[in-house]
Amino acid sequence: MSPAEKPEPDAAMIRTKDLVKVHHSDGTDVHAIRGIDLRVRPGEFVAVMGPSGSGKSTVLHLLAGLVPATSGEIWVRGNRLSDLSEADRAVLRRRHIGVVFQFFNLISNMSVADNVELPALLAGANPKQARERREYLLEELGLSDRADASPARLSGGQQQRVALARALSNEPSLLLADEPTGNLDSTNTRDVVRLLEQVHDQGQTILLVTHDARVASSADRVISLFDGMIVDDADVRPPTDSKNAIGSILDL
Ligand SMILES: Nc1ncnc2c1ncn2[C@@H]1O[C@H](COP(=O)(O)OP(=O)(O)OP(=O)(O)O)[C@@H](O)[C@H]1O
Repeated sequence: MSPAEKPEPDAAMIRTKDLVKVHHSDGTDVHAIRGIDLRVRPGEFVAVMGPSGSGKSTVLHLLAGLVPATSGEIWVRGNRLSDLSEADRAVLRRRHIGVVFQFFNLISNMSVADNVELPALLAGANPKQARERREYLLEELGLSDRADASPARLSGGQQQRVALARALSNEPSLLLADEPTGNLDSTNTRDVVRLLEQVHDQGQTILLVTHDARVASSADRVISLFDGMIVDDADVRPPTDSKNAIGSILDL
């Protein structure tokens, strides 16, 4: 059994200890993350907010194991990322984590449908399961009629929703999403929030970066970053049901 599959049912989904990230750029050190201690329970929906440059995207990249920490530790599903080889971190992502980046990184010579099915197939789903999952996700995001299109033919907002569908394709226990509604109008934002609430109801853990207070209001908890540090960590009252949270968006 690879370390990425080590079962630790009681572990936090995410834990960090004194996490520090210094970017080196043009001979200058940028202290992007300056000592973050974080614990996210399985099934929590956490929104990360903060001004531009406060370190939100850097945290997401660190948690996904895509960049190494300068110091401190990160555990995801009980696996200490610094103990895993690059290949094992890739296995962890492929099986258990969905990631949505600010730049969507869709594969341009594959159709929307194939882009969305690929992670499910790589995670071991059979073609029928992958197709059904893709059909469900594209339907929920209002993109069923674009399944055969090339990603290059889609608008930025459509590409963003395809990237979310792809991230959810392998039914990850952890979704890490960077501004998943950044390019969307209020109707499409509502569709995305509704889908996030569905996956949250199914028990998936979500950590998303957002500038949008309406999106954050769907979360269980809002963490505010400033200058690479957590300056606020607040439980928000969970919505009594999904309709109320969606309603608060529709009312705007
Ligand atoms: N690869 C990099 N090389 C050098 N500096 C970087 C790199 N990535 C981020 N930074 C710097 O680290 C700091 C935090 O950046 P980060 O992108 O994490 O912030 P953010 O809160 O996500 O910002 P935004 O809301 O604008 O996306 C910023 O000062 C940024 O310029």
